[in-house]
Amino acid sequence: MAFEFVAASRLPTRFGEFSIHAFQDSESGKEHVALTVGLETPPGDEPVLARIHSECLTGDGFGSLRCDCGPQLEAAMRRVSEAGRGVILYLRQEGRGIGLVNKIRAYALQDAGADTVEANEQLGFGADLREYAMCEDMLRHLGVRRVRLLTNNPKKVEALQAHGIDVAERVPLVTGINPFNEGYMQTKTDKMGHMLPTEAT
Ligand SMILES: Nc1nc2c(ncn2[C@@H]2O[C@H](COP(=O)(O)OP(=O)(O)OP(=O)(O)O)[C@@H](O)[C@H]2O)c(=O)[nH]1
Ligand SMILES: [Zn+2]
Repeated sequence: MAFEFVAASRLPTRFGEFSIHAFQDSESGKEHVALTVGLETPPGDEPVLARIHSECLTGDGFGSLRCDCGPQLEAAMRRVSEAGRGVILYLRQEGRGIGLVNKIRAYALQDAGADTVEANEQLGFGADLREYAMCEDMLRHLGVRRVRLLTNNPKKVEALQAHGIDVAERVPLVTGINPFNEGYMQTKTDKMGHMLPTEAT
């Protein structure tokens, strides 16, 4: 798979003015987008503030409190806008790669007592099916070689580095913890290696 740049436009948002860049894999038709600020001048070896965000329709679009995705996306957009330079790759790998319908199936199992990892396993999936190869194509097109990565997930740092992206720094992105997602956040710490504070803030 090779993700190719297709088109870019201005994207004024309530967090500031971004550019949106659309990418597509010609074989599968799969689509991803990048939001950028201040990358008209190539950054060279300067580390660029970056967020690799996986699609979460329920959290990003509907304001779901079952996860922390919506507040993380908003915080990332605000921070990139304030920094005056940065990139957000919005990857269309919903539900850690199992897709929207299967994520709702997993939510139903969680409503019946399973945690996020157990629910995926009961459906016959691994805990996390995401991959990050497309980040290499997308960041290369944008002229970004080094990043300061907004994430709490050390596996994401390792995955990016394995794809040739130099992660100069991991920048924590802890926000959106609420009474409905305490279990979800705890499972990320206990079973998925995420670096999150033990006390909700
Ligand atoms: N399968 C499944 N996916 C979920 C569930 N809740 C959220 N997701 C998906 O998880 C993805 C976000 O992953 P997270 O593990 O929250 O965070 P991360 O991207 O690994 O790490 P950060 O960079 O720290 O945010 C999105 O694609 C969501 O749609 C769930 O209960 N089951
Ligand atoms: Zn979410």
